[in-house]
Order: sequence, then structure tokens, then C-alpha cells
Amino acid sequence: MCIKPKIAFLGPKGTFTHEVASTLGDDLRAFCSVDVVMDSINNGCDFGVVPIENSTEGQVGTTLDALVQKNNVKIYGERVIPINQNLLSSKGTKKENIVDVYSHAQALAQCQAYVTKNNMNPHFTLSTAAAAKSVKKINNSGAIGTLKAAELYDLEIVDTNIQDLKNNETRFVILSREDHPITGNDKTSILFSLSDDKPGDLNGVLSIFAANEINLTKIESRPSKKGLGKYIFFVDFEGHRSDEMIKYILNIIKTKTSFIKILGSYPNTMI
Ligand SMILES: O=C(O)C(=O)Cc1ccccc1
Repeated sequence: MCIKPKIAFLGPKGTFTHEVASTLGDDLRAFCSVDVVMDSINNGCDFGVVPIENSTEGQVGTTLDALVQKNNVKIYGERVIPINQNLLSSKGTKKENIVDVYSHAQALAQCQAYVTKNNMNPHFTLSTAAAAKSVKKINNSGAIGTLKAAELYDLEIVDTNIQDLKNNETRFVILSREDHPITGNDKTSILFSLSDDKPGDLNGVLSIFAANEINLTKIESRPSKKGLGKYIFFVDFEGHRSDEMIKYILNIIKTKTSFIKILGSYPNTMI
């Protein structure tokens, strides 16, 4: 007997995350926030899918913050998909009558020029599909989201491809209890913080990658939430944590940081 993996995603049905999750299996479970998707992994689900960064708007802060907080979740994989945003509304609503527009913060940011040009008031929701689900009950309102959401929640597609940049992509991570075994074309994600504020501290960590010819694929920082000027750094680099060279590098980095978390190694889909 084959047991299907249970896949959690940022829902409800009709989000971009749902689109990614449905390529991984068909036992899908919707959760209303990134936090609860992560919690579900130690609570009945095998995998969880969440957005992590967008080519127009950058990091998804809620996901990075949750990766700092949650233990027992590892990055098992990544997927990148093109993102086309659409304006949805209840049947019969005309674009010029839409006053309030609802969506995920990232989607609103990706359509900033469009929202401003059309004099719409932006409102944040936890996902694009949460917005789509709610606009039916709100007069003169629209939601920014997927075409699938229009179908699921019986909405009119008022406008398509409304994102400011046509080339708009989001990277999602697939989370699990364990990361992925080595494949030979892998990437590793870590986060760390530095103890003091001394010249060259960050460079001390980054130069270890340079000296060992390890290519970095991403570097980000987030506030540590312990005061201004205190950061957590997120670094992705090529290689798998079970590789001898990467083990060696990670051991040196441990001596140069006050806190380090290896988020996981997984196949690199971006080259
Ligand atoms: O809200 C959604 O549909 C999500 O999956 C999060 C998101 C929002 C905007 C772009 C990509 C992903």
C-alpha cells in the first residue's frame, strides 16, 4: 500500500502557493498563514509549501521570520513560478466602480502602479485567495489574485496581467521534517547572527565562501527584533551540507557567529 504524502500550503484554495503544491501531490491541506503551514509539518503533514521571495518585491518577511522561530522544519526543495496578477470582483462589477482592493501584501506591492493609477485603496489579507473569497460580500471591492481563484469563488475577471513588471517570478520553498539527500546539484540555506558589532565581522563569514570558491546564490538580512542595528543574515550557497567541503566551511562559520541554523540542503532548480 502506498501512503500519499500530505502537503500543507498557504491557502485557501486558489493561491499561487496552491498552484505550486498541486504539482507535488494531490493530498493537499490549506492553512491560513505561513506560521500554521510550518506548524502542520510536526502535526500530521509531510510537506509544507510557502513563498519565500519575489523577483519584484524581494523577501517574504513572514516566511523568513517563521524560519528563524520554528525548529524541526527543514527546506526540502524549491520551486520558481511566473506570477501573473489579475483583478477579480463579484459578477457584473466594472473596474471604474472598484474603490477598495484586497490582497496579500506582496501581490499589492507587485501591482502598486496599477492600484495607484486606478485610485484604489489597498487592503492586506493573509493570501490572494483569502481576498478573493471575501470580496463577493463587499460592495465596490476587488481582489488581486489567480484566475483559479476567480473560478473557485465565482468571480468576474475584471483585468488580467496587472503586475507592474511583466517578468514577475516567485520562489517557493518546500518544507519537511528532513531536508533532501545529496544530488550533486544542490543548494544549502543557512541563517546566522553575529555577536559583536566589529568591523569585518560579516566579511569574516563571507570571505570563507570566497576563499573556498563556494558561490553564494542569495544574501538577505532581517531585523533580529532585538533593537535597531541588530540583524539576522540569510545566506544560500551552492553545495550540500553532507559534502566534506561544505561541512568544513560550516564548522568554521560556527566559530565566527553567535547563532547559526542550517535550514537545509536541497536540489538547486535555478541553474
Ligand atoms: O497569496 C498567495 O496567493 C500566495 O501564494 C502568496 C503569494 C502572493 C503573491 C505572489 C506570490 C505568492
